Amino acid sequence: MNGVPFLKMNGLGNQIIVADMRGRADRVTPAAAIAINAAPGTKFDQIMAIHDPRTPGTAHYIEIINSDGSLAQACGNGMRCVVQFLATEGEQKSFTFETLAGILFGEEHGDGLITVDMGTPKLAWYDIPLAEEFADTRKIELQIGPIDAPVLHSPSVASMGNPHATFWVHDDVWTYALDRFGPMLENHPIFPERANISIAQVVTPDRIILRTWERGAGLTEACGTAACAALVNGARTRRTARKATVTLPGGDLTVEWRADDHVVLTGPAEREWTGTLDPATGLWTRAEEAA
Ligand SMILES: N[C@@H](CCC[C@H](N)C(=O)O)C(=O)O
Repeated sequence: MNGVPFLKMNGLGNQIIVADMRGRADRVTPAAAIAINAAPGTKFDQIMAIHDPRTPGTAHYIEIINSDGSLAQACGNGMRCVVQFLATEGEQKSFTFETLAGILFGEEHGDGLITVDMGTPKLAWYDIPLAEEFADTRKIELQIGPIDAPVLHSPSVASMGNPHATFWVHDDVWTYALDRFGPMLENHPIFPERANISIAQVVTPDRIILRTWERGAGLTEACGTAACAALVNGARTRRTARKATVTLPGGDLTVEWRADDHVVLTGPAEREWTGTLDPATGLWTRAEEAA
């Protein structure tokens, strides 16, 4: 096997595999991603494949692969894991990356927390994208459940490089069957590129409780870009301030929509175990098993 070293990590329980593809011309194939996820012991939400840079001025190109093999443009928790992975290699603690969403910056602080500048949100219907025109994406016509008593309705939608819908609720987010509604909404025809689906409860203007069904990965313990989209959607609908703590099943993130329009995400990243994988087939070995 022409093995790629990887580190299993998590960002607040969002299960991440960081694969070191530097110096290689090949990629982690969709089939490999599906096989890795199906194997006992390696269930994950995203693979963050670190490649050599494609654009001058950036240090790394990061390819983000969901557990269903699809590509994602952005991944907030995964980017924190990548920053942590690289920061342990030497003295450098801040990095410039390229992803399908554009150029991003990440930095590890002395306290172990990591901040990632996730770029600017896109709010026009065609940028999210939606299948039909909506002049105002703060509240679009979309509902699930009985027509006269919808369970979830009128989400705010935004792109953080990847598409997000934020459904606002007043009661406990755990009372909603997101495992049932998530797949239907992810694949709703209004979202031509599918979407990440979140349920958000604003507790105070500086605290949101959030659960997310991720496009291409399903229910997750945390989704960083969903937290960013919820804060942006909260601020522009006057539900929240421009900075808030977002509480996810896996823990808290701090999100700020700065005056320069950039959305900045801060939180932890945790290392678990290492191994080697074949990027073509997904066959993998844990380091201690190989030794
Ligand atoms: N876990 C991520 C989001 C990953 C990408 C998403 N599933 C998509 O397809 O857009 C995060 O922390 O942002």
